[in-house]
Amino acid sequence: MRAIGIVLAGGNSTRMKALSNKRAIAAMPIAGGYRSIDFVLSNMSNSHIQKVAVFTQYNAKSLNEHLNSSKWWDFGRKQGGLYVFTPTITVDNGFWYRGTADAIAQNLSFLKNSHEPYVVIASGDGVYKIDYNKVLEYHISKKADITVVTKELPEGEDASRFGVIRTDEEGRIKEFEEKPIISATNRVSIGVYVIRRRQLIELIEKAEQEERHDFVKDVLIRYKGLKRIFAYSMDSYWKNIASVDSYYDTNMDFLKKDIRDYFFKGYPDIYSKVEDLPPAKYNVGSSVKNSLISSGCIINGTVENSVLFKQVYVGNNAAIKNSIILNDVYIGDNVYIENCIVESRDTIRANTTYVGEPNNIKIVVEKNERYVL
Ligand SMILES: Nc1ncnc2c1ncn2[C@@H]1O[C@H](COP(=O)(O)OP(=O)(O)O[C@H]2O[C@H](CO)[C@@H](O)[C@H](O)[C@H]2O)[C@@H](O)[C@H]1O
Repeated sequence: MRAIGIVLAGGNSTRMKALSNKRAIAAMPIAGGYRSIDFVLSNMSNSHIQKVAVFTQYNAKSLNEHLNSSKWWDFGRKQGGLYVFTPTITVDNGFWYRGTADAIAQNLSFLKNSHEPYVVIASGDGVYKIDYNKVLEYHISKKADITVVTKELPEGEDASRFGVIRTDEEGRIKEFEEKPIISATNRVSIGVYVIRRRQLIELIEKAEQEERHDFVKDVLIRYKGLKRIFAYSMDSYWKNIASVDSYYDTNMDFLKKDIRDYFFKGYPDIYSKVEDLPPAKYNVGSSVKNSLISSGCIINGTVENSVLFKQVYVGNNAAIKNSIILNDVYIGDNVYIENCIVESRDTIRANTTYVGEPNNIKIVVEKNERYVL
């Protein structure tokens, strides 16, 4: 094996609003049956990276549960495997992960005890497919110290949420501005980095000595002129889901045939934890158009341009349009829902209406009234 993987999945984002109250961003449900972290883990596995560490922290319960077995993504068993590292307070350390570099620093033994020459660092909140070996080959051919995977955002998309990059003709990064107020270019870092394992250990130890804790600011940007930092360009689908709008848009993208085919028909596959659930059931009088309906759903009313996660019940004469309904939601009779994201396990009482705007998606959080003791 040439590389090990590190998945950063411990951050929180205020841009997720109420959705991050229940779970880590990397555990956000995507496209009916997946969680965001499934994409990076599948990419690692499909790139034959057999040993992967996931750093979790904020709201990690459901994420850690999802990661309870490495078999779903087929990581190596005897050699390799999936390691989940959540911060623990020890005699030597009394801190949570104070940033991405600190998360690596607190788990430096994982790097030191490995033998693979390279490390691929990625985040748990990206939806994309990539062969990390291609990045690694580029990294080696450029004799780079660090390679950053980048993407040209389509016209009109806001680059200022990301690290914005400018390179020279050779591909070497000349400017890296983290979340600038006004972005100079539309080329952004997708938060995936390749680096030699020994070099990473060295840079992280140095950052830690200087009490610097952020990989982007304190390693990438700080060493921009001193080290050979290159940009690898990807031009296939990539979305970061860490805001309500982009989370909504990403799920809605899966209603498009080309995107669905790209992820679910084209090699390589995306894997997830499998649950045993009955098939969806469409009762007499129900109507479903252009929607993803997951296992265990029961539909009586109307569903249009929507994504329903597992075990959603839709009552008689209820209508759901342009919305995302997370798992285990009960929607009573005569309910109307449009341009909303309904939080998991909600009970939506009969005869109620929830309407957001196309540019202002409403997050619906209601009590679960079904399992009251
Ligand atoms: N203390 C901590 N412990 C463990 N994990 C933590 C952590 N703090 C954050 N993370 C995780 O690390 C990843 C990066 O999060 P950051 O908050 O550092 O940057 P952000 O995602 O905004 O931008 C980054 O990703 C975008 C692409 O999405 C780039 O454009 C940009 O340059 C880059 O900084 C996320 O997956 C997050 O969950």
